Amino acid sequence: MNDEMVIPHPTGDETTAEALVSAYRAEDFLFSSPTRALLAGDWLDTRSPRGDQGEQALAELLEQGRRAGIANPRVVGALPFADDRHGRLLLPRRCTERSALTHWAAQQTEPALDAKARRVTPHPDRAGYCAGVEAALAEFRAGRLDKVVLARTLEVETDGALDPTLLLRRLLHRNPEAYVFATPLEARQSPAVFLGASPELMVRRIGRRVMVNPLAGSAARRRDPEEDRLAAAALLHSEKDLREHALVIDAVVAALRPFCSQLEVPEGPTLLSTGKLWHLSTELSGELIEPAPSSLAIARALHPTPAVCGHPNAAAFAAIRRLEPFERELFSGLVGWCDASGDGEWALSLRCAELRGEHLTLYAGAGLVEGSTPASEFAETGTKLGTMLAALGLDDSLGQASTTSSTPGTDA
Ligand SMILES: C=C(O[C@@H]1C=C(C(=O)O)C=C[C@H]1O)C(=O)O
Repeated sequence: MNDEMVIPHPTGDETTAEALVSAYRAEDFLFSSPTRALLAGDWLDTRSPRGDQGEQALAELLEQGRRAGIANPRVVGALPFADDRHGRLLLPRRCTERSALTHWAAQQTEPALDAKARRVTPHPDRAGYCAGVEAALAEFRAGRLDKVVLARTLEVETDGALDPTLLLRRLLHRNPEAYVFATPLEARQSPAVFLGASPELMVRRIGRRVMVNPLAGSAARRRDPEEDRLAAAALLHSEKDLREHALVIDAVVAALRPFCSQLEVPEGPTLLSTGKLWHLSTELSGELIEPAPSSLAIARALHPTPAVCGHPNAAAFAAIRRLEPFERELFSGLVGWCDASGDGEWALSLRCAELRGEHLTLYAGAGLVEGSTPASEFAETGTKLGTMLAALGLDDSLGQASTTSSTPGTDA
């Protein structure tokens, strides 16, 4: 035990939703899930482990927390998509948890965000992305691959640095049921923040209960309620999307089963909606064997699922490295927390952006299987980019831009 003052980590609803969100600063970590909200900061220590060193770094940080006198220390942060890239795990002195912000977030008035985009650049551009899809389709025909998730980025230059606290509030308001997160990045000039509103839970572990909720198969939401209902119904019966979904569930169940003494696997998927998309969703829940592995150990064992990589895993990973002309870094990695008992929640880092002053990089991917077409997958990634564009107050059709656009004044 050292002589640092350690504030006990409050839980429950001693802190109001407003107080928790107002206390967030760009240097902090915030995680809002359908079951709880967590705000952490004032770092005792931070690590930047490679993906495959995440569990080791977690163990070291938790031990450090115990030595500092924190009864049940928590580690928060993000791990990358690829094992050879670096993530960021942080050990907080200050950590506040309360019940879910869902209800509160939906009722808030949305603060204005005066973002003006000077320049928006899709990378790869439309032609480049579509060429990647064609190359993946050729691999399906050759029998080397069943599914691959191909992603792209959107580089956005704004005129003036964006305030991450406002962006976070807007993400919460627009996506009250999502896994809304903000985690600080290492930066020479502060602040640098990785933030998003992900619909996908990788794993939640509380005691011996475990829940995993893979998503795969998507359709854009429609403005017209009747058209929207029809789009959802079509997704639920789409042979291509059901095939893509089944492939993900089979792989996740196979990876999860060894950790479980009991596992419930529903017959088929249900629909999950975000503001922008419908997804096919399967909730897997089970009881863990003893001793129960930590939430991060389970997440790491499942990662990367074919929801963000593909099948077979190694061939899909190689195709991603070959076909995506950028590094995913934290996109489609893990974001969340784990405490010393192993309890925790990890979401997949989707519908997200890296924010560095006036520069943002937005990310989105789409799962390709036989029967996918370049135009529809490009459009789907564009729709997914719309989650962040709308939170930025930008025209969300910018996600569909084929090449660079200079767009003064699109602060709708
Ligand atoms: C890759 C993303 O989303 C993933 C891909 C999906 C799909 O292809 O249908 C659906 C949900 C996520 O698992 C993303 O949002 O960037």
